[in-house]
Amino acid sequence: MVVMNASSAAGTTAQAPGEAPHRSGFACFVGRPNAGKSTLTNALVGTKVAITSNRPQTTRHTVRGVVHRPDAQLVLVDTPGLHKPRTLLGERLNDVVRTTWAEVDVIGFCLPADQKIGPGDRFIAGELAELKKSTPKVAVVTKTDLVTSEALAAQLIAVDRLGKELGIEWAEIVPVSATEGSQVELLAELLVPLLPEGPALYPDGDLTDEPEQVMVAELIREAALEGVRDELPHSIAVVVEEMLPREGRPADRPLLDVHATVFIERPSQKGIVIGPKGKRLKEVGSTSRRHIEALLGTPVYLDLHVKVAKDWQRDPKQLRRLGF
Ligand SMILES: Nc1nc2c(ncn2[C@@H]2O[C@H](COP(=O)(O)OP(=O)(O)OP(=O)(O)O)[C@@H](O)[C@H]2O)c(=O)[nH]1
Repeated sequence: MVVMNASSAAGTTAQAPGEAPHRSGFACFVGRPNAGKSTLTNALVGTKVAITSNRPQTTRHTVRGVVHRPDAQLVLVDTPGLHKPRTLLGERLNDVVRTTWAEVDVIGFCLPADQKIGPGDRFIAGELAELKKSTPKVAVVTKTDLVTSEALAAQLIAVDRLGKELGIEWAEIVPVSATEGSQVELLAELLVPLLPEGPALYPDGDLTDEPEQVMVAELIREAALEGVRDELPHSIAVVVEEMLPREGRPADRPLLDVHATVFIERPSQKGIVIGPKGKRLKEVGSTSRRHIEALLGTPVYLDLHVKVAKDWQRDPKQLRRLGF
């Protein structure tokens, strides 16, 4: 089915929401660099997305965001970019990408509306063609706000033709503008029926990646305890308050802002954690930042504060807040 100009799919679902089976599954967006994958992911998940990566136990793939709907849950996962392999490492990376593609429930192939289909797109499309037929492939023509409707129509036809040429049967061809929010909702609605039936995989409203925040907190706690374990055995707890991608960064230079608080039990412990002229805290910051960057694979700005939470170990309310 080719969707060319539906401004909204509201009312087009055959079943009433109450009757439709709940669906859940994984999707990944592929496409050459700058095709608009990240922007589209954020638009689908909504503005509340706090962190854009995770490694939950259920999957080895990095979760970019979770789309919660009454009828479905769509988990958007990330893959490293696929490219023409020039080295053995490149080949290995491409193997990883193919494995991911084989494991997700639906693949969205992003092609910018404002650029002619080029060798990079063809290379990826060629790989998609090799993939098992049962994985639905949706062609997403992105950045539609940048072109005239004539140019968009031409691009939709070109994408349709590309599929025919390579033997890919597009489950849908959907034009969207992630920055304008145009047809993003429609895309979600078209992706849902392509998912298998199943219950929600993540708790409702879970847009952030709790396991990852816990891991980050643990890395900070480790660094904070380094060398002072004897002085502060169990008196330190770390809470990651917020992890947010810094806005307005160029796509190739992302930065993740991590705000965390180191809780201690008594004011007298502050000096130990902070050190003379803040030297220790600085070290704790730079050591844990390096570890967090290695864990998340993205540059990080770490904002670290020290607070006294009096007798937190004996206070159930504080303990809950501190994640115990
Ligand atoms: N006008 C317009 N620009 C867009 C849209 N979607 C993305 N862009 C811009 O296109 C550029 C690339 O977008 P990204 O979402 O970072 O693309 P990507 O495919 O994730 O890129 P890589 O991470 O390099 O693979 C950014 O400057 C975006 O702001 C859109 O719908 N309209």
